[in-house]
Amino acid sequence: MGSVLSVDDLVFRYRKNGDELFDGLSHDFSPGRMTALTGPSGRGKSTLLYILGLMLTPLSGAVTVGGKVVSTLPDRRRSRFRAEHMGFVFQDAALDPRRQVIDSVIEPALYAGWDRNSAVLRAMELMDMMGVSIRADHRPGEISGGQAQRVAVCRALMNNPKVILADEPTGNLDHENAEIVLSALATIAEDEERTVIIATHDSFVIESSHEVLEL
Ligand SMILES: Nc1ncnc2c1ncn2[C@@H]1O[C@H](COP(=O)(O)OP(=O)(O)OP(=O)(O)O)[C@@H](O)[C@H]1O
Repeated sequence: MGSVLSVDDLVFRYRKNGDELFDGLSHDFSPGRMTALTGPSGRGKSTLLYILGLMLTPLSGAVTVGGKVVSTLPDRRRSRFRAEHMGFVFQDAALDPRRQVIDSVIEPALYAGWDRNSAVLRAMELMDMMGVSIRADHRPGEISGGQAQRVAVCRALMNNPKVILADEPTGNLDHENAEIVLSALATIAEDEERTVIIATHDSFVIESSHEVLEL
């Protein structure tokens, strides 16, 4: 991958006779840029993230990568594509409460076949960058919400995804933690040519992004 992620003439609805969303939206999301998805509640910001993340299939139109349609790939290939190329951050860090946070961070790499030592090295590098490495052996109940969200970002970045999709990642964060999370995402977009897409109502995210798509 390494190419532009696009939606082309997109229409979606959750159920037959339900309201249609997006009205034929077309948009290109380029590597190297962080894009804020904004707009009134219910317009479909989260839904668009799930469509881009190949977890929901458009009613019509397509998701393409480098001009190739990926939204109609068979289930298994879609799942593999997602695991190899995409990272997700949600509003709630949703870390496993029973395990040390480092174990949650390395999990996606272990699934992808890394050995544990390489995965731990990579995880510690990311956790250093996010200022949470000294919390690596704590459990989620022993760290703050802001630290948990920073850990969740590390987990999303573990497999070097080309595309990072974040749903209100700063929704539960104070300004200081929001700044840490956003500046890490913006730096990854710029320095590593990743595509970062954030669904948000937060004006700070909107100001920090390279581009804003209003739904
Ligand atoms: N699983 C679902 N089944 C049916 N309808 C849904 C489902 N999820 C969302 N919707 C509806 O689809 C529309 C878009 O929802 P979505 O959550 O994508 O909007 P949003 O712009 O992210 O909203 P918010 O800013 O409130 O998070 C809304 O009308 C919502 O009620």
